[in-house]
Amino acid sequence: MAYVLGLTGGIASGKSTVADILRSQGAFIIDADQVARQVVAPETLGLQRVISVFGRSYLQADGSLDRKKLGAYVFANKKALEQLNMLLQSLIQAEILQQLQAAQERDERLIVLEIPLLFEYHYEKYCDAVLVVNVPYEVQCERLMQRDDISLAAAQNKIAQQMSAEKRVALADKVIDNTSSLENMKTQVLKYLKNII
Ligand SMILES: CC(C)(COP(=O)(O)OP(=O)(O)OC[C@H]1O[C@@H](n2cnc3c(N)ncnc32)[C@H](O)[C@@H]1O)[C@@H](O)C(=O)NCCC(=O)NCCS
Ligand SMILES: Nc1ncnc2c1ncn2[C@@H]1O[C@H](COP(=O)(O)OP(=O)(O)OP(=O)(O)O)[C@@H](O)[C@H]1O
Repeated sequence: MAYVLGLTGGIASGKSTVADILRSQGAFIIDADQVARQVVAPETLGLQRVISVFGRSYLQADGSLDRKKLGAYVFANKKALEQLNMLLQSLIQAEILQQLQAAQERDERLIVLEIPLLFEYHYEKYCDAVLVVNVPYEVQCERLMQRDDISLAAAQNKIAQQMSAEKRVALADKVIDNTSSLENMKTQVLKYLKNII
């Protein structure tokens, strides 16, 4: 039977980087950010829903969603983000659960659910354990500003839209501290993996 490992953490904490390590060890990754893109691809119900609420100005010339523009709006506007969540979370969840079932039927040994909002939407109930990637607030701001080329204020806004790190860490089965080098983080991940499979 597959082991289902939840993987979460604040924005730019290093979830995808940890997922890459797990993938290199044979894990099958279900990536919620990727699913969130899939459900608003051109000609989907998700895109129709988003445009009917937020308007056609969030479409690019080729008919795809202008994610940068929508992100700038919703991450600075709590009500709008809640509205977007209401439109998309059920579609995202249905696709994640379908991918999970398919992976279980394929008899994957280790399935990773990489989900930023894992605890907010209670995906822990599908997991045997949940790994939380954590970094101090200053490091998180710094990495987010660098990766997305955004201002400190924009980075702080995005972080403020998510569950606090303290709360997330309290809910974790295991915390990976990603403050220092990638090498150090990898050592923690591999050690943990040895214990679970
Ligand atoms: C607002 C959108 C269009 C911005 O797109 P963009 O390509 O710039 O960012 P991307 O999707 O890659 O997300 C980057 C990170 O932002 C954070 N984030 C994304 N959505 C949310 C959200 N609803 N609440 C809190 N944080 C979020 C996550 O840490 C995520 O890893 C997009 O994030 C979106 O559609 N979000 C709603 C869907 C969702 O909840 N996605 C998260 C997967 S559960
Ligand atoms: N130990 C580390 N040292 C330095 N940089 C790191 C380290 N781990 C990750 N990074 C960098 O930090 C940034 C954020 O990492 P990553 O994209 O994996 O985070 P994430 O949690 O998946 O983000 P998101 O929530 O937006 O999906 C990336 O630019 C990544 O290369």
